[in-house]
Amino acid sequence: MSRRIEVNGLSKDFTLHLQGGQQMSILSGIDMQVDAGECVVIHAPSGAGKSTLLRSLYANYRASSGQVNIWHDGAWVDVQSAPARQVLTVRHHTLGFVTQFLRVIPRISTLDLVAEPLINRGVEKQVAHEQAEELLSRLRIPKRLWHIPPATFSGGEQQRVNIARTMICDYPILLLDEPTASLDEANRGTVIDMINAARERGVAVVGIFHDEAVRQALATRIFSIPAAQAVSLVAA
Ligand SMILES: Nc1ncnc2c1ncn2[C@@H]1O[C@H](COP(=O)(O)OP(=O)(O)OP(=O)(O)O)[C@@H](O)[C@H]1O
Repeated sequence: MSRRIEVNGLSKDFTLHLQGGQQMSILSGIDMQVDAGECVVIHAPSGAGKSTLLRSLYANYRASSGQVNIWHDGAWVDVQSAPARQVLTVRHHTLGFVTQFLRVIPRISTLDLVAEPLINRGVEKQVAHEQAEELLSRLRIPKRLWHIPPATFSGGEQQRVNIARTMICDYPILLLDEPTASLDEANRGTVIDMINAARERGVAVVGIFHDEAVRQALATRIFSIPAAQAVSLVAA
């Protein structure tokens, strides 16, 4: 199998500025490898650092030490030390990230928002819109909502728009932070099918899923944040 993610010795401390600069150690010395066609589920108690780890894979968080190597365009890129421009290129082509919350852009319709990542890749507007419509239908977003911005949508509707916006690009790596948290059973089933289909095509998936049934349906492997990682305060 081809390796897609290689994490070496990743540590993350947060500085608590309101506590006199005290340091809180969340992750320490994490090693993790993910291959194409795997769905690795990060599983640990609440507050143990699951989202912190996922955000570090996307370089949203700057690690205190360690590497996050992403297989991008035929070579390894350590997104923790790469220049910001290169990180953006890696995200644009290689890393899809679904968070629980949609970043709404004022006045942009749902259809345009979902089609946008494809259009940015040079796909013709009409083709991108057709694919966006297909995904929105599959995710049961009613047609009457397609031409208005999703700012006023329900939590579950926004979450599905967010999923469509990521799934429209065939990213080789998907990072998923609770993508099914606000969904009803039918939509949860659709999203599970989409993620499994992506994995079977060879996408490397890393996700956080609190729901045991969702974990069972998706995980090819569980990654536990080691017990020794229990959150600890370190002297400033
Ligand atoms: N930007 C930040 N600044 C300071 N502390 C942070 C920051 N982000 C996360 N933390 C702290 O790091 C710890 C781990 O948070 P994280 O969100 O990664 O946990 P989690 O395992 O995903 O939790 P949950 O399952 O409840 O979502 C928490 O104690 C949190 O308060």
